[in-house]
Amino acid sequence: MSDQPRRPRKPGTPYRRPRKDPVRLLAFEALRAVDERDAYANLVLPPLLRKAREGGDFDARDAALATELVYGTLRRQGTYDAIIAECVDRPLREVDPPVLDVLGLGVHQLLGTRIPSHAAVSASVELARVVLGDGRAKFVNAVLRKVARDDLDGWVEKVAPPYDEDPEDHLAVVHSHPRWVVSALWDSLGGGRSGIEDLLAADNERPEVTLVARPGRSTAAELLAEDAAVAGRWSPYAVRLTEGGEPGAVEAVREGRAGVQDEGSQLVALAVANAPLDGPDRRWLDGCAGPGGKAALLGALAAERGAFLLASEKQPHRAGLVAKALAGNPGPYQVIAADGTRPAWRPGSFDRVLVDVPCTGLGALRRRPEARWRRRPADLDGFAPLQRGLLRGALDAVRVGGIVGYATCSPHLAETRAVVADVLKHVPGAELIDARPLLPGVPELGEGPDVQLWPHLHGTDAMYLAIVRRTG
Ligand SMILES: C[S@@+](CC[C@H](N)C(=O)[O-])C[C@H]1O[C@@H](n2cnc3c(N)ncnc32)[C@H](O)[C@@H]1O
Repeated sequence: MSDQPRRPRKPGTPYRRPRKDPVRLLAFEALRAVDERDAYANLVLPPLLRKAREGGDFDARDAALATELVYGTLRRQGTYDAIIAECVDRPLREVDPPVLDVLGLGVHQLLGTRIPSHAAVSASVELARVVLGDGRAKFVNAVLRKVARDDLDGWVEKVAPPYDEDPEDHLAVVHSHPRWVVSALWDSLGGGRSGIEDLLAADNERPEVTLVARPGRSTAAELLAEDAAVAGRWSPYAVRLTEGGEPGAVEAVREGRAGVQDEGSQLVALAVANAPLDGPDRRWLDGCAGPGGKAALLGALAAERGAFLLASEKQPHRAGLVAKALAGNPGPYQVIAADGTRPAWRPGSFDRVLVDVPCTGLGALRRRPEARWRRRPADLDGFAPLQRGLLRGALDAVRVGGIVGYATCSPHLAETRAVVADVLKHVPGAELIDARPLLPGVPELGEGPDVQLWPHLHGTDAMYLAIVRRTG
């Protein structure tokens, strides 16, 4: 067998073996999985990072850079695609997806990080040589050299339509959100330009890791002993790890006495637990419990009051996660796999019910960098009957005088107010109560009676909550 390459090289182009850069290779691999397999970055990345670290050629800084490259490239995809489109001579849909991924990673290094331009271009071209081959590496080189001629502000000025001509399109390009999402968020938020700009910018920030100290099992004081830990803003059980932190390294989290939970999610569970009731307060239901964050907090709060929690979830494997989240709960509880639209319990058998329904997740874009590009307006129609069915099921499950909390991690009006108004129109004997006093000290909750949280105002996911009392 010969060592010679099969095709003779042109004189003057000495063969150079592409250099492998484990960080960028891993980032590329993660982006391909997100693109090809519809995988979630927050699920794909951790095992890839673990494997790389176990392999020994990856340290904590490499892991941080790979994470930043993947999340940044996905979040900023809308802006970067508009810039790349200016630098290639054909429509983007005619550029192969793996090439677009290498270009996206390169543009993020050039315009979204402090990596020097020459290093960003040469690292991207090396990556292209490894994963795409020499020919396409030349294309990547040519495109990135054009991109490197300006900074992000300069590019945005060139590629975004002026705000006065088309505000939603302008914001979509500048803040990297699909136009229909900008429009939906703005409809829900209301107000002028500055509010929506702040919200869209907050969606592009990395959220802090927030822990919950499950009452009766841990305390905020215990969690505050962790490095760079500060108290939550609104929930007495919340502790924020301001430098990212490693929740798995926290003993109380490992033992299930504490968990990772956005503060908005904690506030929803607390409001449901504290809503005023007439009569007994003994039986609580979480009708959409998987994976169990709110159920674990509700279970601990129920235990303090001597109440029983039934945590129900349709998907058996997710019911398993709920059982794990509730393991060790100090009070009585049961976890079942059941469909909340065809209840496995007698009507009127609960005093408090939470239904945190499946939704588009448009309120959690900070955590799911790819979600905004994957969601379609048609998804709303897909969720609508289920959301209504689950709220009807919850109203059926609660006794007269009891309360139901309807929650979503989307602020889209079609998933929030429209569902509640529609269901209440057809269910006699149910009234909305003011949820705002149930979130004491939390400002800017809107005109009520329901509550909408926002990342830019509250530092939480954009959770929605309506509280309904059964009156007859
Ligand atoms: C938004 S998640 C709930 C999150 C959960 N409350 C928490 O804090 O961890 C919605 C859950 O509802 C479940 N679900 C979907 N359809 C359902 C149904 N018909 N009955 C009960 N649960 C359902 C989904 O599998 C999903 O786990």
